[in-house]
Amino acid sequence: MNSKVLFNEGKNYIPGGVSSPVRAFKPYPFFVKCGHGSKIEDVDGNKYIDYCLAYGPLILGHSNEELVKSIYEDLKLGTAYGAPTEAEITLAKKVVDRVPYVDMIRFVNSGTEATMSAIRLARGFTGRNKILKFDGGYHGAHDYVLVKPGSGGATSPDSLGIPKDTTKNTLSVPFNDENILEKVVLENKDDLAAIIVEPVMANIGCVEPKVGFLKLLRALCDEYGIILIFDEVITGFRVSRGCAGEYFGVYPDLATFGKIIGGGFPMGAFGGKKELMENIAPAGKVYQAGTFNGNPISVKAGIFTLDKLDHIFYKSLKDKGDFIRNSLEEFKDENLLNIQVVGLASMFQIYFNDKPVLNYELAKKSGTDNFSYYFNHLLKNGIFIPPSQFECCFISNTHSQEDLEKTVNIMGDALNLIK
Ligand SMILES: Cc1ncc(COP(=O)(O)O)c(C=O)c1O
Ligand SMILES: NCC(=O)CCC(=O)O
Repeated sequence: MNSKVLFNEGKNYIPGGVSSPVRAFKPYPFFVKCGHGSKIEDVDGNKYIDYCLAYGPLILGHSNEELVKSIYEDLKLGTAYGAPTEAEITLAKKVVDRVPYVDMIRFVNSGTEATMSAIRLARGFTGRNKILKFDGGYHGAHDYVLVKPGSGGATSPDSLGIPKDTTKNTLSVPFNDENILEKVVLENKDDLAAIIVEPVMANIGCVEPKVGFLKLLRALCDEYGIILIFDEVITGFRVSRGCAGEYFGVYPDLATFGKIIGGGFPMGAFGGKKELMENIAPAGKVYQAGTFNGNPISVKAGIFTLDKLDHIFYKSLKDKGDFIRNSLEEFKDENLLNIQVVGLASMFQIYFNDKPVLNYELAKKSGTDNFSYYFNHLLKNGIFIPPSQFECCFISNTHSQEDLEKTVNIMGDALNLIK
């Protein structure tokens, strides 16, 4: 069956025909047959160079041969036990070793569970109720954080089914705006348990913090006894070996992880200072549990993946990111285009905007019609990026120079047609 037929069939059994709203695009999404290295192939026989990479986890590309072989051996030993394994300790140690602000870690199943649990821990530890997030920050699909969310929430905000009582304790302010931030923190300091932030706002495209912004967060949290949570579900093991806190030189109290830490299998995690983490059950009184927590297959894939990520790996990935960003910048200058090329390390995006994009409001003012045209032109020519302006593109170590050159040429064609 081809993608069109599958989509029409799927819609009868699966709401919208997809298992997550971000996967739907018009007229219908392609259905995947397989992925190898930098390429993903659909059931219609098309092959795409993939910059979605499952929304970030696949830093080693699709179906890394060595990983698949070793997981195949692991599968023979069982897929879940409901009892601890040595591999969990091995992975925990690897994270603690790499990430300077993580002393202890709990493995869960998704980024959503990670942020939900980290917020509970911050509330349990401080005895306070409120949390502060940033407009366009996406921290998963649970009730507390679906307030002005980015990602799919940017196009369908205000989900039904969330009681106002649940979100009355969630404050949201613009990213990169020191004045509003300080004002809101001051007004709420006595009941503010946590500030949760994506150190790079990767669910509104890709917006970096202004110099000093994360430091200000750290200082405010220190002054008023607020827990600083970096949501590193995207930036964790993506921007550097020691994650975004190391990259920017600002350490949070807690960090949440997902995507790369599971090596392409479902996993999330949260970790941080020992004095905080020791409050997690059964060591402490903040409850957190899960049938598949620390799943042996995800944990083994995580270990395999982290073992590949040394400084040379990140340097090579950054070079690939620089190639794409620099080529697009040159193209922009030569053709006098009104676009913004953004990103860092192996993350990139463009905005159809003549002004720098510092926050969600400005991201929303970018030309989303142009973005749709750009996405479709790329897709028609064998390049797959996430189908929304409010997502980020990712590069793996399997993206070859040939892939990158082909990509920037096709991107250039699309931009010229839009001009
Ligand atoms: C920054 C961030 N936090 C949390 C999540 C939620 O992770 P998951 O989709 O694994 O629940 C995402 C997912 O995209 C994310 O980008
Ligand atoms: N940046 C948003 C996501 O990665 C979400 C993926 C999904 O729900 O499929």
